[in-house]
Amino acid sequence: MSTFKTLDDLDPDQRVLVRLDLNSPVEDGEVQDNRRFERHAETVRELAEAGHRVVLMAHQGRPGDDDFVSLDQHADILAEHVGRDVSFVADTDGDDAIEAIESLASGEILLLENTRMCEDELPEEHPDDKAKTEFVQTLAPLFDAYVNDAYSAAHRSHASLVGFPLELPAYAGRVMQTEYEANSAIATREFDGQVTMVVGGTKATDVIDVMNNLGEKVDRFLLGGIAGELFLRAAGHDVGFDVDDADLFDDQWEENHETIESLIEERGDQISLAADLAYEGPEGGRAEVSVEDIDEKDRSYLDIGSDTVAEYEPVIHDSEAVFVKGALGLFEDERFSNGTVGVLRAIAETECFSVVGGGDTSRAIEMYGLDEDDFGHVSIAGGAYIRALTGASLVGVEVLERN
Ligand SMILES: Nc1ncnc2c1ncn2[C@@H]1O[C@H](COP(=O)(O)OP(=O)(O)OP(=O)(O)O)[C@@H](O)[C@H]1O
Ligand SMILES: O=C(O)[C@H](O)COP(=O)(O)O
Repeated sequence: MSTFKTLDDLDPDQRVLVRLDLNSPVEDGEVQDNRRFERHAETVRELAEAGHRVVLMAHQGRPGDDDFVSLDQHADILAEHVGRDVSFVADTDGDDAIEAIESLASGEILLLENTRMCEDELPEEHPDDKAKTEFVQTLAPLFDAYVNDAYSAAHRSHASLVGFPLELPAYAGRVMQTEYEANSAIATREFDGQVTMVVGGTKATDVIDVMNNLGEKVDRFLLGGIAGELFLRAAGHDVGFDVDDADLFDDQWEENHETIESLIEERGDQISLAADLAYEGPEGGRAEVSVEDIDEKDRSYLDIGSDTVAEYEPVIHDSEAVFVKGALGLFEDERFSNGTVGVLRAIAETECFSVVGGGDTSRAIEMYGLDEDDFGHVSIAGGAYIRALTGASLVGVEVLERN
């Protein structure tokens, strides 16, 4: 269990500085609404309704990238979810920001500019050094309390995440609390029955690391996606190679093949690999082939096949807990959604404890009309979820606990 303070411990009528994670996809300059807004809105609404003065910080993108943009659109999207006005100031810690903070009334909400536009924010340094930056030293005296709700950014030792909690009484927001508890469950909880982990997606290196760390905690790994193909390659099949323009496999193979080979050797009986795969057939439809019949490295496979889905479903139905990291196929294309959706549907039908993680993978839930309430927890974290699964600590959480 966590040992940080929560909103339940906050004194009334506070000037609160709150760190959210509103980092979102940006398409043609337009910020896309997503689960992060909806989730953080609950924390923000609770604080505003309680009559606190609420000042929000968040980041968007990384300097130099196309999605490194201002947070002005984020303020509007968040306001829709909170059901209250969210004003925005295009400044992080200068005079405009200070004036806007000081003129805030009880129950009002203000969003500051992208924290990564402040030069003190980014270099990853020790929390004690981040606390000494001008950014933190300028803003902290304007507040009574700091709330960190940005679980999904808590693996970053950035000023807005680790500096302020050393200067102000610090509390976990509702998203921080919920994410922390659910995502740490695999490392901290004992389950009576079978624990299953569904492993897929494109970042094979990350998930292979998780498998390597969780072998004792997980009874069955069900594989798909890029990681699944790399395991099939290690088992001697002609899949998991870059063909056409793909660059998903060969580099990750170089980096991971020794770990994959030792995992197959040591934990082969815990690991289920696809028996068949799907690809784009000559007429443009979905075609399937048994893995045993593949004898040429000549095409890209985009989903696990129907026989594999039929093998994976009963494993899920028999599980006490299921953790998902990564999609089993290119589910954004309906032709290749069967694997991911089949497995998610099986989880939704089962009374197990479940966590679905990964920003991309969890999008399949609404895309295919599944009900989020049928899952134990749908995480809004990417890198932080991976770290939590391996039992690694998150610096943003450590600092909250230290406070
Ligand atoms: N065989 C495949 N070929 C191409 N893409 C695939 C394949 N299998 C899965 N994917 C892609 O994997 C993606 C999801 O996994 P990914 O590792 O990118 O992230 P995630 O864990 O969901 O999210 P995050 O980005 O937050 O870590 C999906 O967008 C899906 O299209
Ligand atoms: O979107 C995320 O996963 C977090 O906001 C962290 O973003 P970063 O990887 O750019 O630090």
